[in-house]
Amino acid sequence: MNITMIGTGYVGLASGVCYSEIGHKVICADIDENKINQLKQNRCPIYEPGLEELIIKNSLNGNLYFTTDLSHAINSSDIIMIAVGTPSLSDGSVDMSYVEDVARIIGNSISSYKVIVNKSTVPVGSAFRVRDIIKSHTDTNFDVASVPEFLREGSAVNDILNGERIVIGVDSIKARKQLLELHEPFQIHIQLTDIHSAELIKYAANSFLAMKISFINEIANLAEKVGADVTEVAKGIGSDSRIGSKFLSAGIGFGGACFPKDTLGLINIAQKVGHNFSLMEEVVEVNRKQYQRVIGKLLSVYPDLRGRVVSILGLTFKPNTNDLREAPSLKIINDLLDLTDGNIGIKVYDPVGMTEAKTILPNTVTFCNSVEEAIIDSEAALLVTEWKEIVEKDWRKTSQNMRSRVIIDGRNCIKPIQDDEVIFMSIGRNVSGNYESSKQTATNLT
Ligand SMILES: NC(=O)c1ccc[n+]([C@@H]2O[C@H](COP(=O)([O-])OP(=O)(O)OC[C@H]3O[C@@H](n4cnc5c(N)ncnc54)[C@H](O)[C@@H]3O)[C@@H](O)[C@H]2O)c1
Ligand SMILES: O=c1ccn([C@@H]2O[C@H](COP(=O)(O)OP(=O)(O)O[C@H]3O[C@H](CO)[C@@H](O)[C@H](O)[C@H]3O)[C@@H](O)[C@H]2O)c(=O)[nH]1
Repeated sequence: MNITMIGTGYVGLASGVCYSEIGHKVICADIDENKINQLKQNRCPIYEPGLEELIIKNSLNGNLYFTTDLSHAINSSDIIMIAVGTPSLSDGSVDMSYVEDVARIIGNSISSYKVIVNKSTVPVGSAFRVRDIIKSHTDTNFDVASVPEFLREGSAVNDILNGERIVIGVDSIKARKQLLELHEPFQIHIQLTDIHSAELIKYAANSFLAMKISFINEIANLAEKVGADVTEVAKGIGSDSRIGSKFLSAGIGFGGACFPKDTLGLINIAQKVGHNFSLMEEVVEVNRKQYQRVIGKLLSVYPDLRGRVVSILGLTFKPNTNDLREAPSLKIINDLLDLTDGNIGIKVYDPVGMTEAKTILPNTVTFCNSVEEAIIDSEAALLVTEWKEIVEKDWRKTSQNMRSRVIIDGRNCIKPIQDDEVIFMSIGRNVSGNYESSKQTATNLT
């Protein structure tokens, strides 16, 4: 079948490429010329394992094209997918302006029947909003549908090709037939549903996972006070299949392009219909504070951080991506600068996110080329993103090059170091040097 994907970001590109991989002819269209030019040269503009190989393969076999000519792209396919951004506005509501722009372009361009699919994460009712906009610009017949995307950054290709379900929200027989034919080659369970339910499934899925993370983070915070180990608790509850072991890693909270905005989005969707979703408000509030745990631990060692040198290891919101949207690292760095009026040395390193980080972080931060370069002369190392390269270091040995061997593991990603010469802290693990007991050790260093 022929598909046009409008928006060639993390979702549009990965899903467009995967549709081509299962044999469809895909045109990926974007207004960003730079991105399209890179793609035309078979270069992947984002860091996403396995994606560039599939771009090369499917461009060469003629299944995948890239263009900035939206109108031509729209008229070349039977199915048009919208995969543009839907960021949060300052009140937590969803910025629908990019989706609405695309709907207007579609309305002004189509000259034959099309199925218009929202792949972007959009509030309930958005497919009908898109339908109304298109209708106001054309007499051509079309249908709208919702096929939300569940990929995770860093494992997008595998998530799409081997996903656990495909949700198709559709209300016309003609569109349903086409969308079933389109997705059948994936050989993944398809849930056919109505459009409103499909739209809500996406927010409910992300919000439920975010709720699991905030829950385990609160258990971690409690574990520190009662002397328990959150990783043991997570194991104990996670082996109950009704709870499940995934998304129970305590740490500094969730970031990224989705959970922060989609949890706010769900609260906003509820507010608009007069429903008070206080459970989700608490999930967001727990997450808002969670990154501050590492700063609290650092302050327990150095009550005055002015003049200190701290290294931040890992900047992206999770490993295996170059994405820094809503990354906890950025909040930690901002808070450290605020707390000290900028009078602190911050050395940063990330295996993949440095180029992006340089465009965001102030130039008073020292950008390093390796973990070793970042920690040399540091008085504390904060492990913020659990990149393999960071996790696999022998930290007892590596920390010997630090000025003071203070390691705060914000992701519980390394084995606790039990060594009199190292202050090691993590999140909710009952190891010597945790938040409470470190207060005693702290006096030796100040
Ligand atoms: N990033 C993820 O992991 C993920 C996963 C599932 C769902 N989603 C949802 O998918 C949507 C897209 O997210 P993303 O992370 O891919 O965003 P993104 O910012 O990476 O990409 C959006 C792309 O749309 C393009 N664009 C904007 N206006 C356009 C227009 N008028 N015409 C053509 N292209 C236009 C931009 O240039 C950009 O390349 C969002 O609703 C998001 O919530 C994201
Ligand atoms: O046990 C866990 C699991 C995750 N995280 C954090 O949660 C955030 C999100 O992680 P993850 O879900 O792996 O990444 P995303 O790429 O943001 O994917 C989520 O958001 C996408 C966009 O909507 C959805 O498509 C995916 O299904 C959903 O998992 C990251 O900051 C992680 O560090 C934790 O703190 N603890």
